[in-house]
Amino acid sequence: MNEFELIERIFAQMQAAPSLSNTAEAHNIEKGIGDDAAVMSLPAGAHLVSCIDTLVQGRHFSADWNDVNELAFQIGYKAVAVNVSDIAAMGATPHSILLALALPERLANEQWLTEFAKGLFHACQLFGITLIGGDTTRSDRLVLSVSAQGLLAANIPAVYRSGAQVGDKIYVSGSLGDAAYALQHPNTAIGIELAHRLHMPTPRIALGAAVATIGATSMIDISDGLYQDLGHICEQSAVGMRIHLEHLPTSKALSSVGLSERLLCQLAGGDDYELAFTLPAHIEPPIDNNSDTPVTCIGEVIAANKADTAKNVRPEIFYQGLAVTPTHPAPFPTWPNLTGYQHFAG
Ligand SMILES: Nc1ncnc2c1ncn2[C@@H]1O[C@H](COP(=O)(O)OP(=O)(O)O)[C@@H](O)[C@H]1O
Ligand SMILES: Cc1ncc(C[n+]2csc(CCOP(=O)(O)OP(=O)(O)O)c2C)c(N)n1
Ligand SMILES: [Mg+2]
Repeated sequence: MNEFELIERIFAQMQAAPSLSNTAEAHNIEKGIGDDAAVMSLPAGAHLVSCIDTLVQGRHFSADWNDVNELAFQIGYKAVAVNVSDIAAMGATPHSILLALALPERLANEQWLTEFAKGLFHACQLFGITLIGGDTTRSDRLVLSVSAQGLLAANIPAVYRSGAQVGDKIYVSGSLGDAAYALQHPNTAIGIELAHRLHMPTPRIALGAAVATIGATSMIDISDGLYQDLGHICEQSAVGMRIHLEHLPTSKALSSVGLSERLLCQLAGGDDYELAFTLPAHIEPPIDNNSDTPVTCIGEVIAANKADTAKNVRPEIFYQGLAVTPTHPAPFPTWPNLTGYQHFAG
């Protein structure tokens, strides 16, 4: 059996699980895997929301072959989760994915592919989506591109990065900085405790849909770091922001890390896959005490500083009521680089 037959067999087996085939049926997928392209019918008036993200060995996960072997399940899961997070950040409900797999020969074996497929289909099941097709090529390193489709009901507007208004309050879901800390300290007790936040992020699907329904003015998912990603909302909405560092939501595990290092992970670490959104001050955020998705107000939208050009607007940050600036960097010992993750930096 060659690699392609192996992949086909493993994927077909997993796809046949009753819960996944039920989802495919519920999603009106007329043709999934097996033809030149997939075909689905959409509910009347629904909006189709599409995105794509690529994970590259050595950039989005460890280059080390031992790690890639050990993390097969998590890599499959995360490739789906990061795309679902983008769909959630529009306020849409995820529907289906396509997978382009550039596969090194050494991973084209039953054991690795089975674990990888288990992670991928686990995510599909958890997020209620169907794999409707893909493409497989041979490659020197593992590269995964997943494109996702989501749906928005006819009467629900998608939430863009461009709608934040002066006076809105800024919220984030969950806690920040956990994944970055786990990446930087993989062998410490705290890093090990937080490893699941790096390898298996939780896209906030229900929250994204809920805030779209109640009138969020802007939203983004935090992949590159809070500071950079809120900067995208500032740029596209032509506003400024004030962020209060003492309000950044912090997990119990991360709260024992020194303040300066913790805040750096939270502002500029990335890999959080939490949602950041803005709501007019009179709209209460969906805080559900029974849910495991806390929502925290971290600041407010202000007028853009006239001196900033549209491309360099970044949030202003405050600590205990005082502006944190290069000349008064407290609580940082010196003014830190808050840029966040950039593929072509340096
Ligand atoms: N190679 C590309 N071709 C076309 N559009 C792109 C490309 N790379 C990024 N984009 C678009 O630029 C925008 C920002 O992309 P990105 O920073 O990757 O967003 P995100 O963090 O949500 O994945 C998105 O609308 C994305 O579709
Ligand atoms: C081995 C390794 N190095 C670095 C990182 C950190 N990291 C890599 S990409 C990235 C940002 C998110 O990826 P990107 O491709 O920018 O996603 P997008 O913003 O397009 O959703 C981060 C924080 C990591 N997760 N693993
Ligand atoms: Mg992207």
